[in-house]
Amino acid sequence: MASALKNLSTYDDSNIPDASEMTFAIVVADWNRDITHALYEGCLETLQKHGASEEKIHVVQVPGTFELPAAGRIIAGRENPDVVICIGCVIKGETQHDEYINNAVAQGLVNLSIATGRPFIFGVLTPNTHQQALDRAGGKHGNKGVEAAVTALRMAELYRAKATSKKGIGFG
Ligand SMILES: Nc1c(NC[C@H](O)[C@H](O)[C@H](O)CO)[nH]c(=O)[nH]c1=O
Ligand SMILES: CC(=O)[C@@H](O)COP(=O)(O)O
Repeated sequence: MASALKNLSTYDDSNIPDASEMTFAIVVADWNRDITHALYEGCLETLQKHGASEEKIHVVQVPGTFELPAAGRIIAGRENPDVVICIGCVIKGETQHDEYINNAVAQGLVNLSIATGRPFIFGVLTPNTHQQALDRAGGKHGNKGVEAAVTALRMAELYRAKATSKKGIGFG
């Protein structure tokens, strides 16, 4: 559903778990810093709203969105978080460079999630224009960083349950 039809910041908080025991890693791209910083703020505020403690949120910055998967893998090995949130914004230019970045990062994060069993969250905007990015970084369509945090909270709960349950999550 397009962001224009479903605000990125609205969610049913009745099924959001308590985050007080969870550990998070957040990787933030420097490119389009005005956008990625707004996404990061929305993400951080949402995690803390649901109980996440500051000392259990590990944050690193990388040059661009293309670096998110590699940095996510590094910080996952270093801090052993329950979930890794990757934040970036790739604005379309004159060439197809944005498509190569976006496709590589999306596939890279999926591959990491499946290969490691640890959730890597795709908190990346892929707009055609800067205005579309602003609209999704706290503007009229909400904040993608809030959506990424809500996704992270629910996936961290699943990850922690898998880590503690004897039978796994039921998919073998
Ligand atoms: N044009 C954007 C980039 N480009 C840089 C790449 O992400 C990468 O850092 C470079 O290719 C070196 O590996 N990055 C963004 O995050 N957003 C853009 O709009
Ligand atoms: C998505 C990008 O890397 C962007 O800066 C590339 O712009 P262009 O396609 O005009 O070279």
